[in-house]
Order: sequence, then C-alpha cells, then structure tokens
Amino acid sequence: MARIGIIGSEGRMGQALAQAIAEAGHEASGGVDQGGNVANLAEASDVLVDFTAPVALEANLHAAVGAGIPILVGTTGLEERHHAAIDSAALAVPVLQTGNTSLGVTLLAHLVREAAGKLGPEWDIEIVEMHHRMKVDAPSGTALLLGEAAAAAREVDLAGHSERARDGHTGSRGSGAIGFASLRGGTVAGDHSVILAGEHERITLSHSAEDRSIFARGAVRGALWLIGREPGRYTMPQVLGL
Ligand SMILES: NC(=O)C1=CN([C@@H]2O[C@H](COP(=O)(O)OP(=O)(O)OC[C@H]3O[C@@H](n4cnc5c(N)ncnc54)[C@H](OP(=O)(O)O)[C@@H]3O)[C@@H](O)[C@H]2O)C=CC1
Ligand SMILES: O=C(O)C1=N[C@H](C(=O)O)C[C@H](O)C1
Repeated sequence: MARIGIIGSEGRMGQALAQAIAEAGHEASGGVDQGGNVANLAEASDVLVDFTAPVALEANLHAAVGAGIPILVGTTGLEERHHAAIDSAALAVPVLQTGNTSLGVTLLAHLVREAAGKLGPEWDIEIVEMHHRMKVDAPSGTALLLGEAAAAAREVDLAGHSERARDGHTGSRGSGAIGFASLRGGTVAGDHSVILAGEHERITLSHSAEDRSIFARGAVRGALWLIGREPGRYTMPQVLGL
C-alpha cells in the first residue's frame, strides 16, 4: 500500500484524488493547502501529488527533493520558469508534469500528433476548450498540451506559432498558426476539441471529461508508477504505455 501525499487537498481535485486513492486501496498520507507544511507531508509520503497553483510549485518541488520522493505535478498555468524548476528537480527525483492525467486526453494528444503530422501546415489548427466558471487559467493546460503535440508533429516551436487572443480587426490568420479559444461557464469538467481545417473539409478530434474522477484516477496511476523510478522527467504516455 502506497502513501500518497495530497497538495491542495481541500480543492476540487484534492477531494477527487482522496476518493480515488481510497478506491484504489492506497493510503492518503495527509494533505496540505495554503499555509500547510508540505515538507512534513513529504516526509510521511512515498509520493506527492500537486493540484494547487503555480505559486506553490517551488515549495512543492523543494519538499519532494528534500524527502527524496517522486512528485506528480498536475497544476496548470505554468510558465517557462516553472518548467525550468521542474527540470532542475527532476535531476534529483522522478517528476511527472502534465496538464491532463486522463487516459482519454493522453490518447487524444497522440491522435493530434498523428493528424497534424500527416496533414501538413496548410491545414489550419484551432484548439477550443471549455471549463467550469471557477477555472483561473487560460488556455487550459490540456489545450497547451494538445498544441504542443501539433507543434511537435510540425517540428515548430509552439510559442512562436500560437494565436492565443483575437479581438477587433485582427487581420487574417497567420500561416501555420495554432489558434486557441477558451470558454468558461457552469460546471463543465473539461471539454477539448482540436479542429484541423483544410480546403472545403474539416476534421475535429474531441474529448469530453464528464467528471473529474477521470483526472484523479489517472493521477493515482501516475503517482504509483513514479515510485521507485530513477530521477528524471516523465510523461503520461510513458505511464500508460502509449
Ligand atoms: N493535470 C490535470 O489532469 C488536472 C489539472 N488541474 C489543475 O489543478 C489545479 C487545481 O485545480 P482545482 O482543484 O480545480 O482548484 P481548487 O481551487 O479547487 O483547489 C486548489 C487547492 O490548492 C490549494 N492551494 C493554493 N495555493 C496553495 C499553496 N501555495 N500551497 C498549498 N496549497 C495551495 C488551495 O488551498 P486554499 O483554498 O487554502 O488556497 C486549494 O485547496 C489547477 O491548476 C487545475 O488547472 C485540474 C484538473 C485536472
Ligand atoms: O481546472 C480544471 O478543472 C482542469 N484543468 C486542467 C487543464 O487546465 O487542462 C485539466 C482539466 O481540463 C480540468
């Protein structure tokens, strides 16, 4: 039985995770929220799972490295400096960072990569996401993950090929751009569509999360997979063998 420490335990994902840990027959070694002692939690855990906010990342990575245990980072809204901190922590402990822990989205990213690679840059790519009214970051981590999959297939840098906001007289679409649109409302757990628009035809690849338990189950699977691994940065496709 593994001891899984929950960072962000009172949040929507923290609560879903506690339930998934119990359902999988493992133990939640405890939980912290803002102001809690994550170093103590790490000492009592075999692995940490972080569903909080970017501002918490540094302390969470530090706690994992201090205790010599793996950490799964599910928090989204990360910037370059956060990824640099993850790379640095991954020299010391196993780290899995992903914008989406679900099986379905991990497979969707694989399909997007295939489609974007086969169709070529004359097909325009637009990524549309919808989430509940409480979500604070946009585009979603999943939308960015899907954008990265498309950019990788095209062998381009996503940051240099993104169109993330359109308003007013925008001019025509940039050639080879990957566009993002974010909708917010209600209690939507997470909907993502990747539209590949060509001349007189269109392909749409979609995933709908009906409940956040899918993220929680994926996070438990990822966290268990990390225990006993060598230090390094790991991905959900590796966990799921895709
Ligand atoms: N990768 C994935 O598959 C998924 C990722 N997410 C991401 O997970 C994150 C959390 O989502 P969600 O649970 O809906 O958000 P909530 O706002 O419901 O929960 C966030 C939790 O984090 C805690 N928290 C905030 N700051 C800190 C801190 N500095 N140290 C410790 N705890 C802190 C909050 O505690 P307090 O109330 O005390 O501030 C709260 O309990 C988001 O970034 C979201 O996008 C969500 C679903 C799936
Ligand atoms: O905040 C959420 O709720 C979610 N966040 C993740 C994201 O930003 O993609 C994953 C999921 O879509 C739910």
